[in-house]
Amino acid sequence: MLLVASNLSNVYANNRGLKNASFSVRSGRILALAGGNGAGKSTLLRLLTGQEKPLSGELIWQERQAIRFMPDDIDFPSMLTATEVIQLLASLKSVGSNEQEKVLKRVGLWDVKKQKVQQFSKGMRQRLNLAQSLLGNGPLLILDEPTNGLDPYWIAELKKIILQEKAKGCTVVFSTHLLAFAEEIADDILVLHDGEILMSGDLKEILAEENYTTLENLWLKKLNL
Ligand SMILES: Nc1ncnc2c1ncn2[C@@H]1O[C@H](COP(=O)(O)OP(=O)(O)OP(=O)(O)O)[C@@H](O)[C@H]1O
Repeated sequence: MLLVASNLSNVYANNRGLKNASFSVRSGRILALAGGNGAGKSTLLRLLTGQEKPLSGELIWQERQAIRFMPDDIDFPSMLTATEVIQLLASLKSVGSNEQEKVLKRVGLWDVKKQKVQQFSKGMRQRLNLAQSLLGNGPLLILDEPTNGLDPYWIAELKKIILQEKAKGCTVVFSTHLLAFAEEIADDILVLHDGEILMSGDLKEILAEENYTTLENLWLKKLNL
């Protein structure tokens, strides 16, 4: 077990956010944080990454680990090239030039590395965001909506990258609206709705217990849709 959250809440003035969430993150596994708009996914990720402190409840880390993080959006300085962005962020993480080249290749931006970010499409900026999160050796990789803006080819590549990180022994936590994507690669799921946990645990076990073959159908049933 990497961490255990107990009755974790972060409720904003509008009474929205995350309410009484108890769950665990298991080491070396892929956890998909799923749910619709406003379900509380980013709020939960801000608590995990320490960007916000919980209003109540506890987050107990069994082993404190360095986190690599892909936020849902980064406003990269538009006058910098992809290489310059990666160099800048790599220097903060003391990552050498070999690895900088490797991450740019992994996300398919090596050939356009000298282009300024302002000339990048949304998908290219998202891949640069993914590249910066892959720098370094932090054993916990957290990705907020990593499929946003990616075409089907890059969604398939993202899947491979997440599985490669797991194969290296990393724990991966990612948020998504795409239940089919979550289902394809996640070992564990945490499904949120209106700030509360709808389902959590081992994905295969949950589907078997509920006698459902797809997460989407189970989600629709739980919401009475
Ligand atoms: N800083 C804030 N101030 C007030 N309300 C907030 C704040 N951050 C989030 N919320 C509210 O908390 C709820 C959960 O938001 P959150 O961004 O965590 O959801 P999400 O599941 O990531 O949604 P989406 O898929 O749309 O990105 C929403 O109703 C949102 O309006």
